[in-house]
Amino acid sequence: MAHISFEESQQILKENLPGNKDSEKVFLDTALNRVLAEDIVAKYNNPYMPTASMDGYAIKYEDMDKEIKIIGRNPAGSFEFNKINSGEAVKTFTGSFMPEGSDTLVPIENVEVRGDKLIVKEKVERGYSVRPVGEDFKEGEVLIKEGTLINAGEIGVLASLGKSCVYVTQKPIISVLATGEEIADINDEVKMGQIRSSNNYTLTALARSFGYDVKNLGIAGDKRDEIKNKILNALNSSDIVVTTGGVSVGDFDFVKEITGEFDVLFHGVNIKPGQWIMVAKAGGKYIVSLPGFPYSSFVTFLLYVVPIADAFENKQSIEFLTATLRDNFKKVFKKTQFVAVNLSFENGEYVVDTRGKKSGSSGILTNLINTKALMWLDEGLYELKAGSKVKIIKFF
Ligand SMILES: Nc1nc2c(c(=O)[nH]1)N[C@H]1C(S)=C(S)[C@@H](COP(=O)(O)OP(=O)(O)OC[C@H]3O[C@@H](n4cnc5c(N)ncnc54)[C@H](O)[C@@H]3O)O[C@H]1N2
Ligand code: MOO
Repeated sequence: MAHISFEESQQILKENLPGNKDSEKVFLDTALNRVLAEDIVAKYNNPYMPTASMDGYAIKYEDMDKEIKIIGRNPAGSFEFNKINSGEAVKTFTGSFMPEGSDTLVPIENVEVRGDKLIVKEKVERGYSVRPVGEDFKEGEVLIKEGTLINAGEIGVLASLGKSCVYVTQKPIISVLATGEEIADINDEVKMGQIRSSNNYTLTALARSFGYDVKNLGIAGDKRDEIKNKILNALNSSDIVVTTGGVSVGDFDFVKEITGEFDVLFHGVNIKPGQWIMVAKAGGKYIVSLPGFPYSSFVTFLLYVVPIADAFENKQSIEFLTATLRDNFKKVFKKTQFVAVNLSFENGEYVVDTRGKKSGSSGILTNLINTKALMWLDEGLYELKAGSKVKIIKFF
């Protein structure tokens, strides 16, 4: 099968993305970073009474020049003196309701008090320091729209509405299975010819960093039946099964055969790294088989797994931005290339460079240390001058 272009692969993926999963009700303290699955409508005005925003005296504006009698005080939370007549004032504190009949709050710094007499020394305008009814929100207002990612501000608004539970979109479950006879798991003995597995740990962590539920299924050797059983089992309990290794042209690359039994969207994309990426649909679920190289599997997870997971949950986990290149850069691969870069924010713009990054094969995992972005370079062989604008994918 000839390799398709990166743009073509993204178009096919876009046309085959899943719809949002159903909603579920969660406690507010677990709703952070979840996607709201309902409109949040204000059931009352906030504040629901005119409220003082400073400590002072609630009066009628017309009485400002007159001698005013202090009839009592309302500490925040009490509303004993809930009404004033002409010529009267109630000592009112920040957060206390304004007594009926009052319209202006004169701060304590502006007055002199002699016994129960109030003299305004420095006038204020009508309505001063009074928060009107509905200043924050009005009854019936849609405060947070369905589809909003819940952050700290949204949590606060939901709490102020007394919502201890909210409906959010269910998260997809991702399973990660590393394959390869040469791969030893973290606590296994590494025999001659073997290497320690990193992919299942890297990708599990990457999925978790986006808030996804993820299962690290460990390692399956290069045995056809073992790989197939593990993939089939994983499909029962997850929405996306991610495998690494076994998708190129080797004698033991069984993953591509097994994934190939499903509805393959594409196998092979003209990208570096990751040219052997394979994406298949299995009913409403997905199998994404990534190349085994650590750097390749990381990049292709970002490019092909994250969009599927995001579509299930109705969110966008990675940002596509523009940055300025710090140094000259020579592109030596013709394919669309994704390069691990150092990212900084300087003088109001993102700046990227590859200083300290190693060049070589897709097996260089250490280039991902301290890396928060990939530089995305379109197909072709060309040189970019320092100061050029480049596309980046920011994932942390
Ligand atoms: N004759 C050809 N050989 C290869 C081609 C090609 O076009 N013709 N393409 C190369 C490219 S590019 C890639 S990418 C790899 C992809 O191969 P596989 O997906 O089948 O991956 P493996 O061969 O299983 O592994 C590749 C490499 O990665 C290491 N690996 C695998 N799993 C892990 C893991 N869990 N943790 C750490 N490292 C892992 C593995 O030992 C290999 O060194 O094919 C090229 N070959
Ligand atoms: O296409 Mo492979 O992932 O570069 O090294």
